[in-house]
Amino acid sequence: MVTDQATGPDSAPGVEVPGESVTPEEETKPGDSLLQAWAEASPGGDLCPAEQPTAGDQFDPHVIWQMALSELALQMPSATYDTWVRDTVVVAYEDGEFIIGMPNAYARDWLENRLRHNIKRTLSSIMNRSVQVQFRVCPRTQAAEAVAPQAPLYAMALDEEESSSRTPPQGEGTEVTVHKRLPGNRPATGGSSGLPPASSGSSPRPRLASQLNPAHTFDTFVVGNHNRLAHAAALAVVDTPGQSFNPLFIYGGVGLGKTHLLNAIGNAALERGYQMLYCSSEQFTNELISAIRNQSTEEFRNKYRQVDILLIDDIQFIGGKESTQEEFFHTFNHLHAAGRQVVLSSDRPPKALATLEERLRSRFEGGLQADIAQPDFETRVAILQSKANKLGIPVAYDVLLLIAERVDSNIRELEGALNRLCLQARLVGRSIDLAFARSILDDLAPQRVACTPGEVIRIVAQHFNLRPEDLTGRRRTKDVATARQIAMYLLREDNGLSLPAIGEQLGGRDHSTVRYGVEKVAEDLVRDEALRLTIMTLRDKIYVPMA
Ligand SMILES: Nc1ncnc2c1ncn2[C@@H]1O[C@H](COP(=O)(O)OP(=O)(O)OP(=O)(O)O)[C@@H](O)[C@H]1O
Repeated sequence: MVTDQATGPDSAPGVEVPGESVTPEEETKPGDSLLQAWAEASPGGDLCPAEQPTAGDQFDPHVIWQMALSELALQMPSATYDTWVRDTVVVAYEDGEFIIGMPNAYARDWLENRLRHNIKRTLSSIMNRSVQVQFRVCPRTQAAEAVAPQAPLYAMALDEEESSSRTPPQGEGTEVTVHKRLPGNRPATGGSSGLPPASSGSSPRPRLASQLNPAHTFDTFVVGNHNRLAHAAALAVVDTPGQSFNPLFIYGGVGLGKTHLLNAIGNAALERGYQMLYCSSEQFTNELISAIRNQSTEEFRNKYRQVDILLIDDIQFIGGKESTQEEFFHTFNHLHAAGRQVVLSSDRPPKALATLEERLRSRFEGGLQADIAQPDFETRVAILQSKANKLGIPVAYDVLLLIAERVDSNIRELEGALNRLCLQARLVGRSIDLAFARSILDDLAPQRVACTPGEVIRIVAQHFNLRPEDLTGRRRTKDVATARQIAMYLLREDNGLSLPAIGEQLGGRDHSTVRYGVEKVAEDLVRDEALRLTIMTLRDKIYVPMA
């Protein structure tokens, strides 16, 4: 069945599309709609009114940055994107160099060290030519100017900084957000739950900036069989915090909606006047380190222990971090004993968190574990329909079917494909029909394959300033052994070689040596952030478009 707009047939049985009849005029939440940003960045609705815009010609750097953001969102976990990338702005574009602004020095260093390569590559690919990138801490007024008119998000966050700077103490550590009550909401005295106030006495609790994504609410969350339990549990948690399922442990693969659901709980909790705190486990760790360094652990503890609802995203990353686990254990116990709600998300269930202390694992298993699986075809279509409605862009129903058919990995990619399609249509000024969608989807998602084993060995060796012969030879110094094990891991995981075949590629090594190397890297990856980054960087080079 083909319809003109993204208003195909009724939702498939079992799929609940949020009840929204969105018109193009409806207000779009910051950061939610790429095209909204586009439209606002281009008065009159056109990027370059005089001619069809091309990204290397006359262009608006804000729009290019919005496109880059949508690409970058696809490349990393949501919590990482929301923490480090979402609030960045283009401060200027000069002589082939994008100057990107962010709120503090810590964020600047983080982006510089970990994402420079990806950001540069993403911008260069959009611009179709090589560009340079510079990161700069952006003072409040400059950010507000830079961000106007297209993306009020960062400016909004800055506006909320009255009582607390987003800049962590001495430029280090990250701020973790305790959300304020919204004006007009009832006070945080609990609701139907009977949850007592999180802090007694009359002194107001801190009012800090919000890191929640306001677009990620229950209203925008499509419910299907893949996420029904997690969704129901999330609703129950907001209705009766601390009483229904405590902790609620939501787990599932990349890009399937865990962060969205945590944000939905957070946004609903704010509306109901609860004191809540949302952060990633990485932020928890960073702030703990910063507190230890600045001798402010008391403050750190007060902040985490006074909330009604604590939401921690990507809890798997505390695995192997002893002090963080210790601190989190006590935080958890404190909140739990006081009847406060804890909600955690993870990429796997507690029992599969190999480097988690047993006492934490048993606590995580003590509430409700709800998984989010891959959505089925009908749900993917329903999600696309909901996103297209929200964008306010007419997308033919058969195009939505095509995208849902092509992209079955996760919802982030699904959304990314739709966003890209809409942007490309806007760029060339045409409507989105099936033929156009096919051509763009073919182009946008070229199949990538790992290069040959010999190339992998060369790339790994080069990364470590070694020669391929060092990896295939007998030397066993630490740097050579590490590089060799990483090569083993990549040859196994990405090239799919058997253990004996890898041994052969690496100078005739025994398969048990190879197994040890592969398993060691896999284990280290769980807790070693630097190693994860190395593997990510290597994979960028190893994967090439399929011929
Ligand atoms: N059920 C859903 N309805 C509507 N949008 C969804 C749904 N599930 C996920 N999404 C969207 O898909 C994108 C990715 O979801 P999200 O960031 O929550 O994934 P995640 O599971 O936290 O991934 P990661 O583990 O990588 O952080 C978001 O833009 C989110 O809004």
